[in-house]
Amino acid sequence: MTLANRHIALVEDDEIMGGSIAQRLELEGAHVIWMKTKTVALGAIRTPHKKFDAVVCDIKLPDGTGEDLYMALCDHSVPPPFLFVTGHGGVDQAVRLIHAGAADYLTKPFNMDQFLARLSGMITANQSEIGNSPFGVSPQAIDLHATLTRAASNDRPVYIKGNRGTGKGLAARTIHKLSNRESGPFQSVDLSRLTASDQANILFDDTAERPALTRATEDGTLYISMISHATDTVQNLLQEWLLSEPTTRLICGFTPDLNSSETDGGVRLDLLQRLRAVDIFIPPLASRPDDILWLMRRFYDGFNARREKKLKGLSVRCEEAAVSYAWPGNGRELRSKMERAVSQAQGEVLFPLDLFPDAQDDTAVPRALSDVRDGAERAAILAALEQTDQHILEAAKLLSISRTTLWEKMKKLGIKSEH
Ligand SMILES: Nc1ncnc2c1ncn2[C@@H]1O[C@H](COP(=O)(O)OP(=O)(O)OP(=O)(O)O)[C@@H](O)[C@H]1O
Repeated sequence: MTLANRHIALVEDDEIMGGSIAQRLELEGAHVIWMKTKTVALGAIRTPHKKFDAVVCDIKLPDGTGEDLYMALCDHSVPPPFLFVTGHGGVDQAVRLIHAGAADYLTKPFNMDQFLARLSGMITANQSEIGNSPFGVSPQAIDLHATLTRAASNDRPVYIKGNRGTGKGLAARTIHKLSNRESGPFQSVDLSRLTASDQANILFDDTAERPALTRATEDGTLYISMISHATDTVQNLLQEWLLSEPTTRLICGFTPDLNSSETDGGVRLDLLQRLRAVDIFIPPLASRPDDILWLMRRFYDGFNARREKKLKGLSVRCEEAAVSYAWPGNGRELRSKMERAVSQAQGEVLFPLDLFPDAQDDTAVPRALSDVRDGAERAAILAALEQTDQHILEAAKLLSISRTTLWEKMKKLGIKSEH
C-alpha cells in the first residue's frame, strides 16, 4: 500500500528529525500536518479538519510526553493508530503503550524505508479493522469496533451500556471472538428473566447435572445482561467472586430504563466500579443513519436469500423511510421488521409499506418535520375558520397572528376562504 493521499499527523519537536520525516512523507504523496507540542497536537487530532489515518509521534515533547497525548485522546474516542518514534530512553514507555493498543514504535535512528513500511502496514491493519465492524460503517460503529478490539486484548471486566436491541450481546460475543479465549466457552444469562433464587443458583451453585455458570465459563467469557436486575445476594456473590480473581472474563450489559432517573439501575457503587473496568457505550441506531442503511442491506441480503422468488432490491423510498424512523427497538426492531418485510413483500422491490405496514393510516411512517408542522397549522387554521364562521379577522385573532400572516399561510397551505 502506498501512503499517497493519506493524512498523517506528525508530532515532533526536533526540527531536523521532523523536517526529514515530513519531507519524506510528502515525497510519498501523503498530506502531513506537523505539530511541535502536545497541546497543539491534542486539539488538532481531537477535532481534525479531516480525520488522520495515522499519527507519528515522538515520546518526549516540550510540554509532556507522547504517552500523555495518546492517553488524553483515549479518554474521549479511539485515536488513529500511533507510530511512536523514540530514543532508547523511551522504549519502556513505548512498549507499555503498545500493550494499551497504541500500535507500533521505532527507535531512533531508524531507516526511512523501514519507517515507511511500518507506517503503511499500520494504516492497512487499521483499515481492515474498519471494514470488519459488525455494527456498521459510521464513525461511531468503527470506533466501537476498535474499542471492542482493544477490550479483547485484556481480561478486565467490561460494562456495556446501550438501549434495548442496540447489540450489547453482539458486542460481548465480538469481544470473546477477538480475544485469546475464543476457543473457550461463551455463555450468556439475562437476569431480568430469572427469579431471585434462580439468579444465585444458576450463577454460583454447582449441581451434579450442571456446573454454575461462573464455573462453566472458566477460561472463557460470561456475559450477564440486565445487570441492574441483580439481587443484593447476587451482587455480594459477584463482588466476592471477582475478588477471587477468576479465570472467567466477565462482561455485563446494562440497558437504561428510559422512564427512570437512576443512571445505573440498582447496582451498588463499589461493585459498579469493579464491573466498569472497561466502559463501553453503544449509541442508538437512530443516531447512526449510515448504519441503518448498512444493516438494512445486510438483513435484506440474508432474508432475500431465503425467498424462492427473489426480490430485486430496496426502493429508495423504503431507505428514506427507514432513515427517518426513530427505531426505538434499535437493531432488534430493524431485524424483525426486515424479516417480515422481505418474507411478505408482494412487489419486485421493497417499498415503505412493506417495512411499515401499520402506516396505512399514515401514522407509523415518520414524516419530515416541515410536513408535520404544515399539517398541524392547517388543522389549527381550519378549526379557527370554522369557529369564527369563516371570518378571517376573527380567526387571525384567535390564532394570535395578523390578518396578512393568516392570508399568506392559507395561500401556502391551499386553504380557500369560503367568503
Ligand atoms: N449491528 C447489528 N448487527 C446484526 N444484528 C444486530 C445488530 N444490532 C442488533 N442486532 C440484532 O438485534 C438483536 C438484539 O441484539 P442483542 O441481543 O445483541 O442486543 P442487546 O442490546 O443485548 O438487547 P437487549 O438490551 O434488548 O437485551 C439480535 O437479534 C441481533 O441479531
